[in-house]
Amino acid sequence: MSFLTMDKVSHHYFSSKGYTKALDQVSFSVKEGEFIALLGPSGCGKSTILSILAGIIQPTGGNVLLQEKPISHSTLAIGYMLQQDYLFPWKSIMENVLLGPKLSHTDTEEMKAAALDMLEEVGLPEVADFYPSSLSGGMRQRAALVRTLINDPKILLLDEPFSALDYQTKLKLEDLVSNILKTYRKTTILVTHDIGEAIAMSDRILMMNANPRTIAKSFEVPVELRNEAPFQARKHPKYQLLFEKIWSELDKRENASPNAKVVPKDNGE
Ligand SMILES: Nc1ncnc2c1ncn2[C@@H]1O[C@H](COP(=O)(O)OP(=O)(O)OP(=O)(O)O)[C@@H](O)[C@H]1O
Repeated sequence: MSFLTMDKVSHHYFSSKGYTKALDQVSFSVKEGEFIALLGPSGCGKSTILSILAGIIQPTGGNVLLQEKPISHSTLAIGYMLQQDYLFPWKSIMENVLLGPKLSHTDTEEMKAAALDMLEEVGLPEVADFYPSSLSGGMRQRAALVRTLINDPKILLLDEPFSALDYQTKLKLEDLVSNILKTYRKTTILVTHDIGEAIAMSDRILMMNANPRTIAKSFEVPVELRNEAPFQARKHPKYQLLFEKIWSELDKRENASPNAKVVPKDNGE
């Protein structure tokens, strides 16, 4: 059974000048525990999909279903990680991590012990009392991951979470995050511009079109790659084959995708 479904989801952004068609009848399903990567030309609507799944914006058309029922953001825990870590600079790492539990009045001693364990798991055993400014970018992003996972989200949304990091840190974090997500079996949707990252981390890749702004193709990642950690997967011959296939599809779309236009109010559409 499908866990999460987008069924003909469309979205228009409205402004005083008119509207922008950001998504056009996007449909796809995700299985529980599956890791999906969303690739596509700039401006094709990837982040809009995550904002809809996170409940930040309501789609102007179509439905989002969780286990075949309309999704309820008031009862569903969704984790959202972005390029920036958004740690509060005036709070210690532990206070940042325990923010969610504090808001839900579950910041117990057990929760604190679980947070310490998780910090250790991501290689940050001694930073609980540090402030974010004393941590490197990669360490901060690992702390942000713990802050997200401590709330036990049913769905994890990752919007280019490694793109601001240097290449070596990014590769190390891909391995770490992939390992942790396999342990916790989180249903995950990753938005990325990095084809290699998409192949090395996910089970399936959805490629979007910019015109119309919808899902154009789906690529299964071979099981041999999925069984490896991302760094090792990148060395597999099947990685290169899939990379080239996706590259040529993406290249066609990049070349054929003008930016979304604002449709003036009196257009009559
Ligand atoms: N708040 C907004 N108001 C008006 N238009 C918007 C808004 N947010 C996004 N758009 C437009 O909607 C379209 C889809 O944007 P979105 O950010 O979802 O694309 P994306 O694929 O994530 O882009 P990128 O890869 O460059 O991050 C774009 O044309 C963008 O300009």
